[in-house]
Amino acid sequence: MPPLLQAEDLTVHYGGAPVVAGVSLQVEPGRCVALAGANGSGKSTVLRVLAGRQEADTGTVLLDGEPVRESDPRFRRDVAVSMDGGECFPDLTVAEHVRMVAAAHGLGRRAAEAAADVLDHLGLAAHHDAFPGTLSAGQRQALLLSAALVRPARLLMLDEPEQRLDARAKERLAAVLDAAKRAGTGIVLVSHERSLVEAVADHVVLLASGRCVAEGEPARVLAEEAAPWR
Ligand SMILES: Nc1ncnc2c1ncn2[C@@H]1O[C@H](COP(=O)(O)OP(=O)(O)OP(=O)(O)O)[C@@H](O)[C@H]1O
Repeated sequence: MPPLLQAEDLTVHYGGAPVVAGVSLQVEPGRCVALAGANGSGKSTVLRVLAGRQEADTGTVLLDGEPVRESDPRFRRDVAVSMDGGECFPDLTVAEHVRMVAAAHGLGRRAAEAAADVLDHLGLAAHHDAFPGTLSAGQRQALLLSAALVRPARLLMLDEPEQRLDARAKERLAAVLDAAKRAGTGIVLVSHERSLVEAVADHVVLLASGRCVAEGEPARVLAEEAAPWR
């Protein structure tokens, strides 16, 4: 069986020196791979390539052994992505927005319950009927995450999901991601939050200037010189 996600030897240039150079990783069901590294080390670029949103100059990305295309219905069914720039419908309530995403991904009659569940888990229990324009930045981030997490997915790709979340919301997020893993979902996590990486990641890929400088078990890799939290 091929891995759920396999990326080999990814390289990306924006003109001059590569911003991603020779990065490889693989994700198995129920496992979380975290991409760590300082600002500008290439984490988001790798994630965009993995998500099919950006072409690499060299290298391959395979989902179940087949090339990834974001427009491919199989990719949209199996992969939930949360990156910067997510939008909410301004005239739908928080619950309506998440319910609609759940329904669009085939949850049918279970959409309302699933939406309520994920919103409660991410700390939005008191905001089901609010409109996105009235939410704080952290609550809005929790809403965007809820929309990514409500739908069934075999693979989650999350770029700094902890952004703007307070300490309790970060703990709730770690619990939700842990539950997703236990249900068999693979996760690629880009994060600047050491506690989140330690709580959820099984394997860390540490980038510096676009290159993998260390990888493996989180405690060991996070002690490396290039680790942002060292
Ligand atoms: N569209 C672009 N055009 C030119 N250079 C870019 C572009 N996008 C990213 N870069 C450069 O690529 C490098 C890697 O950026 P990337 O956003 O992948 O880093 P990152 O590790 O996710 O950083 P951060 O932790 O700050 O989010 C940076 O030097 C950045 O300036």
